[in-house]
Amino acid sequence: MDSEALRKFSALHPRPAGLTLHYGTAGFRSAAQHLDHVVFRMGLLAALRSKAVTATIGIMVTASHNPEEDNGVKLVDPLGEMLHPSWEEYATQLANAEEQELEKVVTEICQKAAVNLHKDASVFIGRDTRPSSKKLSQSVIDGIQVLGGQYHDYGLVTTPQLHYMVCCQNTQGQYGKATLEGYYEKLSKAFMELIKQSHCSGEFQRHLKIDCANGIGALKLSEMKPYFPQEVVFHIYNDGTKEKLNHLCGADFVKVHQKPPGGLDMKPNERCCSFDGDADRIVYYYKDTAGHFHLIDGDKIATLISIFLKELLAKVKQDFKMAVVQTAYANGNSTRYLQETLKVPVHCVKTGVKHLHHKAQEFDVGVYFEANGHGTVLFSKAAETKIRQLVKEEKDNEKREAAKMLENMIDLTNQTVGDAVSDMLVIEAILALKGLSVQHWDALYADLPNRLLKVQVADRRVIDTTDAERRALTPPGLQEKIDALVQKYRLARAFVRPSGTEDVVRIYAEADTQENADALAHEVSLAVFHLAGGKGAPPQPIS
Ligand SMILES: CC(=O)N[C@H]1[C@@H](OP(=O)(O)O)O[C@H](CO)[C@@H](O)[C@@H]1O
Ligand SMILES: [Mg+2]
Repeated sequence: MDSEALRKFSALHPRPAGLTLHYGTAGFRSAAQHLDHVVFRMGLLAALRSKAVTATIGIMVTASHNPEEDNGVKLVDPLGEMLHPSWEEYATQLANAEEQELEKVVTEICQKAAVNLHKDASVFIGRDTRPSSKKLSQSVIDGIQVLGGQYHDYGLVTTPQLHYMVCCQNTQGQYGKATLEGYYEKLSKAFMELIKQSHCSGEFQRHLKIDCANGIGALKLSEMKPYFPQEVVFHIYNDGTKEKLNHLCGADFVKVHQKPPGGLDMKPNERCCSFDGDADRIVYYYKDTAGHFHLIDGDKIATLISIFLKELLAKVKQDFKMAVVQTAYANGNSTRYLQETLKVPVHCVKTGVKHLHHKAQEFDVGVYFEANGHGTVLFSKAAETKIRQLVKEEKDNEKREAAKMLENMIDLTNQTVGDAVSDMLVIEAILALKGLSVQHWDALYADLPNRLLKVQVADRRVIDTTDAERRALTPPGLQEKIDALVQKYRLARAFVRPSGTEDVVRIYAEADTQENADALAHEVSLAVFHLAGGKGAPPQPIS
């Protein structure tokens, strides 16, 4: 290690005194002005990780759906997965080390993780459209170079595009070409081939209005347009030319507020969707003729995809194991529909994509979605090989056609992480193939009314949870109180957990009516406030 260079460069990226940050659910996130030292040090860590696993590592500068003033950084592992949990601790140690301790901490990580510093390092970098992202990604480069690493800066890309690049690079192109053209070509080809198999009349509505949250999704969708024929019409709204990133728009805003984004004029029954700020989440929605807003969230996306895949799997007659992975935030009626009507096994895991992804890998076909619209489908290597073989060799027409659709689905879904662009194409293809309108899709089941709240407490770590975060172990008495409150309502469920991305405790409640869901959420938020050290004024009832 070049100690001199490390000292010199870390002095250029000083750590503000007293600032402690943790590598959370989605890497580091904070106000952008607090992050320069963190991204520099994550450049160091990416180089170390690359040396440790002898592969290219990704590093993405983004704070997703957070306000424009925030930023963040996360690392991408060799096959495009999230950074391995065993390294999250190193990330936190490095980010919080005193400047004069930095070399020592790097050396310790090398010892613990058996990193040979003499090895080569290769890092791919991407960033979102935040004003602070360019400078922060320069600091990432400083970190990589201090440890003698090579880098390729992809500049402005969506988070899932960076995951894709890393996977392509480390599979020597088997997953695709590690360029933006490679990504656009792969997705558009799979989409067009799928659509070709549609037996619907040409009448089908290909128009889709897309709210891009004033973020990177708008740029990348525009770049992708030439890859599609003219009949596929994507209308881009909130493209970042007029308004602020994520302000009153985007997938998170639509999901949390259960209302349409600003900046998108919605006519009755028009199919619309929203991406989040780094385009790894998507939700759909429409307004009916009476003017009512209907949200189609990640749970309903998972349901639509599961219906489609289950039919195809039945046709190819292979013994593939399929399952859906959700979190505690999944609407109770989605879980019921999947289990009881569709008869697909459902698993519940902790919040955070890495948990869902990991669980989904256990199946031949693992569909995973968070209710907020982050998700994808994973196919096991064995299933993929078998499907590709059936496409080439199967004599039975129906079986071969079904295998062909599955093959295109494999190529269309981002196998590394949830991807708004790829998910949108998957959904559009399924709707076209099944001749389904957005209303038909919405009518699969009715969501239970629900409410998501947050409460500020002195230290959110006083809440410890179990059973995939559905029950609180501490503070004492909290779970008993929640149980008693839930008892008061029909079809009710509620749970609380500390957020991994914000300094808040999240409260979720659902019940038979919106009034009851709101009342239950409020009562639970009061319990949290009183039993878990609430800060400021007690929560007010929802008006
Ligand atoms: C209720 C909710 O939507 N939580 C989100 C949010 O995590 P929290 O740990 O709840 O802050 O951000 C994560 C990262 O984007 C996402 O994976 C997760 O689903
Ligand atoms: Mg995101």
